[in-house]
Amino acid sequence: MSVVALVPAAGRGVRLGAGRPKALVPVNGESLLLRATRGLLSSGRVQRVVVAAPPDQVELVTAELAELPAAHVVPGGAERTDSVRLALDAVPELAPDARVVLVHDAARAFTPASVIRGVVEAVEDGAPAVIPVLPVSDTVKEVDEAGDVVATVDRSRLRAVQTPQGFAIDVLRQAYAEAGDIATDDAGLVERIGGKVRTVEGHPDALKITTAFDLAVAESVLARS
Ligand SMILES: Nc1ccn([C@@H]2O[C@H](COP(=O)(O)OP(=O)(O)OP(=O)(O)O)[C@@H](O)[C@H]2O)c(=O)n1
Ligand SMILES: C[C@](O)(CO)[C@H](O)COP(=O)(O)O
Repeated sequence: MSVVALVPAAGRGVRLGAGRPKALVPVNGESLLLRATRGLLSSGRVQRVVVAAPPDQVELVTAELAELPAAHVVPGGAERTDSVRLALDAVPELAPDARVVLVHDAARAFTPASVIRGVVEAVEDGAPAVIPVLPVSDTVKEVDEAGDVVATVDRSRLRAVQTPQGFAIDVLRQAYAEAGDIATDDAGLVERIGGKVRTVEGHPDALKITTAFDLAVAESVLARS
């Protein structure tokens, strides 16, 4: 089955505060976006990548990915879901034979190939939507507006969610058409239309680089490999 990956990379990286879009921040001389895109293609399971770039930096992002001819760049939007929607809209033209679609944060640049393959295989196995997850290791509390604890949540059934998230392409299209922009991840939109979402094992290296601390962790991931 032909697989296309959408890479939302149009965020500003405010929490990282690097003075440029987070996707273009280098780790050991290579940007998060180049690493994330190359990782998808070198998994051997992804044939095309559609990257959503900050609308005013499409040329710069295109140049950044020049070594990867299977990657195409489109302007992203104001929110992550807008960027994913714009990339998904470009699929009929850029990857017309795609039957499986992955959505993968540029910010999760060190995701192992095993996670990417596991997600694709689960979709090929018939799951309409697939997410990589990790168990939650902290105790989790629910609090009220004042910050006082309301309850201790049973963490044995909680999972932290990563990307890439994988979908039968018609399912993601239907979710984006019907669910509105009310979820913080793409599988959340599938849940909103009553779709089933399967989990597969994630990996600590697939962390989302959000803050300067995360960037330091990513550098140590790279030093280890
Ligand atoms: N309008 C947006 C916002 C986010 N993203 C992308 O969605 C992924 C996850 O978003 P996040 O980590 O929150 O990135 P930023 O929005 O850049 O971070 P911040 O909120 O700190 O500005 C990133 O690859 C980011 O580039 C996007 O494509 N379009
Ligand atoms: C999609 C995601 O990476 C799954 O954990 C996450 O929800 C993105 O969240 P953000 O608010 O864009 O940082």
